[in-house]
Amino acid sequence: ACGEIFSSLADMEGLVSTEFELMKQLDNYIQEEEIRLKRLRGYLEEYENNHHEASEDVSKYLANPLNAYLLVKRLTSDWKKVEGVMTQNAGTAFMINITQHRGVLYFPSEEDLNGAAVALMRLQDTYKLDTHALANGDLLGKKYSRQLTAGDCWELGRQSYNNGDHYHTVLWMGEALNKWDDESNKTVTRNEILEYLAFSTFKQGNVKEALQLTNELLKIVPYHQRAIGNKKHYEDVLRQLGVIPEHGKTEDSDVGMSEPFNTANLKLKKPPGTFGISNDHWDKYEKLCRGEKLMDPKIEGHLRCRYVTNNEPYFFIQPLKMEEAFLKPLLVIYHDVIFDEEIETVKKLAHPRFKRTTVMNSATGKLETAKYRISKAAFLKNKEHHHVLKMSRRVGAITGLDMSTAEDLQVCNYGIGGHYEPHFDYARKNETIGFNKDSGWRNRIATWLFYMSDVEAGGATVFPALNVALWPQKGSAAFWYNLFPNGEGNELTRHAACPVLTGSKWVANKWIHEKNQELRRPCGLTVDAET
Ligand SMILES: O=C(O)CCC(=O)C(=O)O
Ligand SMILES: [Fe+2]
Repeated sequence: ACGEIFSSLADMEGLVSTEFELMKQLDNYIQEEEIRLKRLRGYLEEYENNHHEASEDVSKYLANPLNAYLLVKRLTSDWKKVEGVMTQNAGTAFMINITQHRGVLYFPSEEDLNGAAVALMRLQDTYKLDTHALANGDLLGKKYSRQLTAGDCWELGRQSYNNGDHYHTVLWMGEALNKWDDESNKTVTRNEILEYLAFSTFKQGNVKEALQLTNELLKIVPYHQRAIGNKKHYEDVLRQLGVIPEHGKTEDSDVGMSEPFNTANLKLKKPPGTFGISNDHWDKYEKLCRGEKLMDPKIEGHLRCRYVTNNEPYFFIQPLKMEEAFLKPLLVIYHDVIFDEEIETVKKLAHPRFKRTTVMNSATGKLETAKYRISKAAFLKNKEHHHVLKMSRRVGAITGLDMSTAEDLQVCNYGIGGHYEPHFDYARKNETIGFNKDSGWRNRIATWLFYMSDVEAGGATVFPALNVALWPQKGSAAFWYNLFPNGEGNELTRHAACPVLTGSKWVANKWIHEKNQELRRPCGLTVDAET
């Protein structure tokens, strides 16, 4: 599966409707409240008039029995009416309205918020986006969005903190702190920022700076119990490290920050990539995602583009445009092999079927929960639409492989930050589930991957062991063999979908199995046939 279903661009569009509905309800509520307040103001004015008259000459006023009566009335039954209007809680009614909409509208959960924050951190790491630039809406030199406020940065820091990610907590709380000074409309307090920042700075191994930040915090909240405790602890650590003397304090201990907080002055450790992948592999994965060229020019020099027909009459009229991306294992791109109309149909068919689920991570063989992957998948059978059937037949015609053991078309949509970590498409030796083992189809011999959208930035398919990055182009498709001709899995085919930085990415997979291919793995394509 191309990732788990967490939330996606399509869901995000639903959120815009949700926001519109909330705005409408809030507007109605404000209007109603304005009417209510106007009524209250009317009462007040009446009270003022009467009171004015009474206070001019109290005894003269009360000498009139009508006045005496009216005063009592104003403070009893009249006031009751006022109280009634004052405590009339129109808000409750609107909250009920909104609650009723919850069944119909998509409301993101706390977990969604966390997922969105994690996706942003992932983009930051993969594409080496500078925190300050990102907070100013600058994505790789292009100005994309509005700026983040100190409160926004604080929230990102808080999400990171809750995930135990002190690295990103420091980056985002640091940004929050620097933004805070210049903001007139503050939505977070300085001490709230300092509290997280100090602790995570300590957790990242910067004890002295953590102490300075804690001292800053204690300047604002002198009796902050946790800060007092932390300060003691940081001083103990610094004494053990010999930074401050054994007994007593140095001027260091009570000093706050001497200059604006700058994360560049700290030593920070980025959290490791993912399990099962060496640091070197992860590093290459990220480099390829960023578009760095890693391929040896000698290998690249052997790659060709050509027109192919596969001896299929269909392609005599319009030969296929094939581009080699790697030779051993064979990895090719075909251009213009899916038409816009087909793409629209497939997207439409897939749309209502996207749902949240768990899938197996083929790199680990484990079932994973839907957390942290902003992508979604749906399966389409050949018989569902003539376009789906035609696409499958076309893959058969182009690859020369038997499509009766090909899986249903898997359609994937990646939203911002959507990705698929490095994995193999074939079942590895100890894997027992997920590959139609019982059907006798055996392993996934080859992968066909239709690209159904361009991606504005990010979203490449990368093969770290081959130094190859494929950039999605609407209408093209990638094809590769996962297995050696003897059926053994080729580890060099490990690949990943890089996070989408801007835009949205649509792909559709066709996985082809070993069964029935015995005489078919076509010679024209098996550069490694002799191996
Ligand atoms: O979306 C991509 O670029 C790759 C998808 C993939 O590897 C998969 O679905 O197995
Ligand atoms: Fe894959």
